[in-house]
Amino acid sequence: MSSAEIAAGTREAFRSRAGDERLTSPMISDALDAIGLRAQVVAADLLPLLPGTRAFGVAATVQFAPTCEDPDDPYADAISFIDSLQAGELVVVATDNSHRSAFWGELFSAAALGHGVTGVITDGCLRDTPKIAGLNFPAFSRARQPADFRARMRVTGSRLPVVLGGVTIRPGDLVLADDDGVVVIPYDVAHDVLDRARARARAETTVLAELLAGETLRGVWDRHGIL
Ligand SMILES: O=C([O-])CC(=O)C(=O)O
Ligand SMILES: [Mg+2]
Repeated sequence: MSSAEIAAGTREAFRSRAGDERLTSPMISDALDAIGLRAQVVAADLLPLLPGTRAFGVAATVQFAPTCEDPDDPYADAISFIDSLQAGELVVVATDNSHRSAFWGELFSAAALGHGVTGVITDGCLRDTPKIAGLNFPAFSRARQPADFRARMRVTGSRLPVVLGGVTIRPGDLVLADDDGVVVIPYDVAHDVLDRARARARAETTVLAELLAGETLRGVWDRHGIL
């Protein structure tokens, strides 16, 4: 299957699973652990622009690398990538932890919002951050800085596997980012992981109520096996 077909498949699965707002990155991480995928949490310290931000979508990946060239149409590759974005996708900007420039700002966010994109994560820098926050566009990054990427960094590939914080993210994988961090669900286990995480969310509601009612952790753990 091509990456475009995979991405289309997971976009469809994601749409039919609207209402997953209860799911958090810890629940997804636990569900991945349960099937032996114990290294799906992005190690880079990506923080949301606004605390409480949550983004969940199908990975649309783009890779940047350093350059000194300044072509006539310096934003061509970034523009075609952003114009290709579809509803339900979440942009993954991989930069190899570069601070050389920003890679995403207010206008890219506006274009992404116009396409129904659910957010952006990057191991690099954002700029225009108060304006991105003003648009309520979910954005997670390692850092911020004002310099534009023209003649500093260039797109070297899009909709290809990238590595972010030690995790390989393939087009079509699901990504959930929240205040605790970013977790990546490989597309071929997405149904199973979401089902497990949902079951976990339901069980956690019960466990929480029992603890608040004064039950012991030991009793609750022995009964539900959840912490
Ligand atoms: O050129 C950039 O780095 C992106 C930018 O400012 C924007 O999206 O508004
Ligand atoms: Mg800008």
